[in-house]
Amino acid sequence: MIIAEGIGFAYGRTPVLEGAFLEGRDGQMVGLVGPNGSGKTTFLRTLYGSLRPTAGLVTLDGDPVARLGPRRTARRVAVVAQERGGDLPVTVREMVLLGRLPHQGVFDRHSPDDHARAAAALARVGASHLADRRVDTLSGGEKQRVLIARSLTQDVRHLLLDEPTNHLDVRYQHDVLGLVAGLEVTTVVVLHDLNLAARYCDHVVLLDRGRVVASGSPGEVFTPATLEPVYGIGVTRVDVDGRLHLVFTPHDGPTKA
Ligand SMILES: Nc1ncnc2c1ncn2[C@@H]1O[C@H](COP(=O)(O)OP(=O)(O)OP(=O)(O)O)[C@@H](O)[C@H]1O
Repeated sequence: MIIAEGIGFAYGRTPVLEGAFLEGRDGQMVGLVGPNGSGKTTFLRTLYGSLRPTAGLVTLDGDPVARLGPRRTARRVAVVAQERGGDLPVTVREMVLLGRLPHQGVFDRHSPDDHARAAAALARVGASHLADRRVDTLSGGEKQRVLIARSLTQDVRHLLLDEPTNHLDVRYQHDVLGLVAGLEVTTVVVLHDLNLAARYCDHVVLLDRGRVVASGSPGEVFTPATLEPVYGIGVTRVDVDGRLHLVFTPHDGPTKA
């Protein structure tokens, strides 16, 4: 369970988060959505102690993150941050094995169990064939899958993902989020694509200029009345095979069709 209450943060003197909150119950997938610059990545980083909030409290299963320290946090939370860690001159297998580090002693070598977990994680994201490739030669989508495999290898109860569908083609966007939704972990995921959030998230938190302006099920939050003032675009809800879909229509500007 992840609980964040009253989170404030400022870069220098510029406040970026004010009173932000979320609650990820066991096994839930919480979507963090909002326009560019609304504070999603900043909020996510406070959840795993990469940024220390200026106000408020984040707890993981009841323990304040600020007191856990990096190693104990890494035993509880796996993070797939944006555009990070994908350019090391190591093989995919080595990169995925890094997920085992928080569970090893300083001088430990990878055990057969570590290797088995890494191989299973690669298979799970459809990337077994990449195991011997160097990470810095992969495409954006391949890298993203490898980073997700690494987080699976970390064997944790909480998963934090910053735009994990970036670089993924339409099928893999669904494959990856479907996979994550099926894991028995508590997930907080930053997503730009509100239709993906509607499909896979149990709960969504909408940020606008550093404040939570709505929090609830996708059906509750994703209404024209809530979204239109935040994004400045027309929103229509449609039902496709019994599922909520959103169609966006710019208020003005040129169109091709
Ligand atoms: N290291 C930093 N120093 C100063 N300002 C920053 C820094 N990182 C982010 N900001 C600013 O903080 C605000 C929130 O940024 P953040 O990256 O959290 O938003 P976001 O919602 O994740 O944006 P996006 O959807 O564009 O990725 C933005 O105005 C951004 O310019």
